[in-house]
Amino acid sequence: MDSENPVLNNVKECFRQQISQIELKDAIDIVANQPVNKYHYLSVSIRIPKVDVLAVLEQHAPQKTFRYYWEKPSDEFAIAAGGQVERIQTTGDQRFREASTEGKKLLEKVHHLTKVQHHMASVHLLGGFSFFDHNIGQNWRDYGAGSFTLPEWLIINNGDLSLLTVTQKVKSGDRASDIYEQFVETINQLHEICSVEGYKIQKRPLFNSKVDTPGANSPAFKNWKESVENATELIKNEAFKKIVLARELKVQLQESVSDTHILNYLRSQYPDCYSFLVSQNGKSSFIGSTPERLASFKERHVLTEGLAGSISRGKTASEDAVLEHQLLHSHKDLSEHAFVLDAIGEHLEQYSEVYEYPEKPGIKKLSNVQHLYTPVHARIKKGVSRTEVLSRLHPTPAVGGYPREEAMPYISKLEHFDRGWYAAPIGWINTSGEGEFVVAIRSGLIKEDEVRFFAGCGIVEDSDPKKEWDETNLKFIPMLTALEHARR
Ligand SMILES: C=C(O[C@@H]1C=C(C(=O)O)C=C[C@H]1O)C(=O)O
Repeated sequence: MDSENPVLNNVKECFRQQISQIELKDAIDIVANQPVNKYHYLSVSIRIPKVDVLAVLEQHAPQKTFRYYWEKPSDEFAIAAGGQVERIQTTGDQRFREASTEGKKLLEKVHHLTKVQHHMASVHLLGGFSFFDHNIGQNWRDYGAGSFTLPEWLIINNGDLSLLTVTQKVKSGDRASDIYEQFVETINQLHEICSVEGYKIQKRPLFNSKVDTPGANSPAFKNWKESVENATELIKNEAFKKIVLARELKVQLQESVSDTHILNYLRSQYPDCYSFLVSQNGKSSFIGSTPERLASFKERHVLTEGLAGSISRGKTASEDAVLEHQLLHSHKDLSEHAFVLDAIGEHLEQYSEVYEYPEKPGIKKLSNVQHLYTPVHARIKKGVSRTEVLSRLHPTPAVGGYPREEAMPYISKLEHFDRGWYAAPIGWINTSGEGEFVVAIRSGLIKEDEVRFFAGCGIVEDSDPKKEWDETNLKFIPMLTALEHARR
């Protein structure tokens, strides 16, 4: 059998065909007999038959461990992963740099074995950062301020290709036969959760569950109005030019809800968005479906974007076109958007050999809302790391403020909740020099029978508290509808 073009029947066979017992044992020997500080982990990538990674994650039994999901249906790209082999955690104002250093050190200790010649057949670290440099609030304690996990297993769908990577820790002195058996056991478990014939179908709870967004007579609106008025006052007094203020909407449930059920709805309704899940240890899951890319990396090419300025979608084609026209000519929205592009330029251009973006913003349409949108392409200079780019870009004034240093301290003063990982960079990097990070908006934190959703909007000098309130309510809709759908 040609191992580069195997017949893909099932995971067990794929493993047998692509990695021989001798090769695996040799690789184990290499890792187990390395001097201290050399390899500590053995990772194997194989091609497998096409699977739905969200279904695999749903079938993944040990829920009390790391779980990760990432999918952008319009790109035909998806990742699911589970189990924790190793985790890097950083905090403080050097957290990006430390994550980079620690991440590199960790990846250098992985010995990778594969016959698949594809850039995604590589070792991946999955995780992200919190919005602020420190993240110690009770709800977000498990997430930390910077956290990247080397998972036990990871499945990637890239177009028609499905790849499985399994990684294991190897200590010097470990017996090759024991390590080998562990690999076989993991492959057997993955074989089970990738075999549709044996799938257990968990019903969605029957529950009348409509949750309305709070109206303008709620106590929450009073607080919001005060915060927005304080912010516009500060802007008039030239403390800063723009600030993004957000709200938390807490929903108490009568029963627990499945994160994968919510995500199944989100990915089908928002195929141009990135649907994601990060669960550090099964106690809670951070999920969402975000339209906003912070940065995607391919060698030295970086794609980022300005996404700020919002209006609702029309119910008819004509109404939609009129709203689009209004947004494209709204002085307030264009200025909110310009702050984002200015800031991206200030932080990225000096590190780039090529830096380009269209002169005027276009429109990104989602099913409930449309935004001003400008894609930015840069080729970064040699030696500038991916995490350095992220640390410069985050937070853009689409979720932070402008100028950043002036506006940032006011966010926690004016908001009434803990942002945690909301509006923060989450994503993945791999050993092929690729990676992608999104801004974790249109998101929520699920904890047993309690859900917190987050939504924010840019405040400039002439912002009206009621209009901004309505805009945040509009941004809650995707998550609220998905929750409703998951419990019907
Ligand atoms: C902050 C959010 O969205 C951001 C703010 C926008 C705006 O103010 O117009 C638009 C898109 C996002 O960059 C959110 O959805 O929570």
